[in-house]
Amino acid sequence: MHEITLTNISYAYGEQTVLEDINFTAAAGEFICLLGPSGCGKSTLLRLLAGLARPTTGTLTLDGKPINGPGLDRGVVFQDYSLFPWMTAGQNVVLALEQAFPGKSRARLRQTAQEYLEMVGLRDVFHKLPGALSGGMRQRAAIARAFAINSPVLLMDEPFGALDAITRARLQDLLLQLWQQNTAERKTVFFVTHDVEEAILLASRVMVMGLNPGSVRGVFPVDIPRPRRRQALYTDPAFLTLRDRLIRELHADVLDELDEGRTVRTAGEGI
Ligand SMILES: Nc1ncnc2c1ncn2[C@@H]1O[C@H](COP(=O)(O)OP(=O)(O)OP(=O)(O)O)[C@@H](O)[C@H]1O
Repeated sequence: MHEITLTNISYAYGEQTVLEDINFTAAAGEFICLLGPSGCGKSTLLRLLAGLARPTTGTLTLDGKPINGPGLDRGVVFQDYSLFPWMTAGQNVVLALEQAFPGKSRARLRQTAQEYLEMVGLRDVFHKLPGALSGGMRQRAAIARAFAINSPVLLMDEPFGALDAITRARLQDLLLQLWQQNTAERKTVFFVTHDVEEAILLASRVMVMGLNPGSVRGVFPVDIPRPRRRQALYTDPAFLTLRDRLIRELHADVLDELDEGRTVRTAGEGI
C-alpha cells in the first residue's frame, strides 16, 4: 500500500494563496501526471508531498499517516537538480543509499551507485563534482539517486525537461520499467510535466490544474494499454482524442484568444 490522499489542501506564500482546496487520492501504484499552466502551483504541491513544506490548511497522508516531513519512503527529483555540490556525483548517490540501506557495505553501495549512474547513461561521472557536469548530466545523476533508493513513492518535478529528445525517451522508458517491474509493488508516482504527450505516455491518470489560485480542473484516466509504444501511440485515436481534450482543458482560457491572432503590445509601440 502506498496510497496518497490530499484533503482540502491549501497553501499560501504569505498573502498569496497558490493552492486552494485540493482534494485527490492516488491509489497505491498509480502513476499520476500533473499538468497545468506555469505558476499554478505544481512544484508547490510536490514540495508538500515531499514534506518540504506544510499545507496552510488541509491534510496529506501516505497510507493514512500524515506527511510531516521528508522521508526515505519518497524519492524526489526536483528541477534544480538538488545534488550536494561539494560531493561527487557518485558520493551523492552513495549518501542516499547509505541512508536507505544502513548496514550494507560501502563497496556494495558504491557498486549500486555506479550501476544506477550507468542506467541513466552516466558511465564516467562517479568521481566528478556536479559543477563539472552539464545541466542534463546533473539532472540524470539526481534521477539515478532517486531510482537507486527504490522508494515506494516517487515525486518528480519536470525531471526530463532539460534533456535532449533521445535521452528523454530513454529515461521515460527506464522510469516505466522501474515502475512496472514488480506489479505487486508498483511505486506511486507524481510526475510534473508541461508536455501533454509525455503525460499520456506515462500516466495512469492526468491531473490538470488551473490558475488563480491553483486547483484541480479535472482528472483524466489514460485508458490506453501498456506498453505504450511511441510510434503506435501517436496515431492511436484514443491518444489523439485525449491529447486534444487535455490541450483544451489546459488552455481553455487562451485558445480563443490565440486563434483570433491578437498581437501583443510591445514596449516599442508608438515610439
Ligand atoms: N518561495 C516562494 N516564495 C513566494 N512565492 C513563491 C515561492 N515559490 C513559488 N511561489 C509562487 O507560487 C506560485 C506557484 O509556483 P510553483 O512553482 O508551485 O508553480 P508551477 O506550477 O510549478 O510553475 P512552473 O510550471 O512554472 O514550474 C507562483 O505564483 C510563484 O511565484
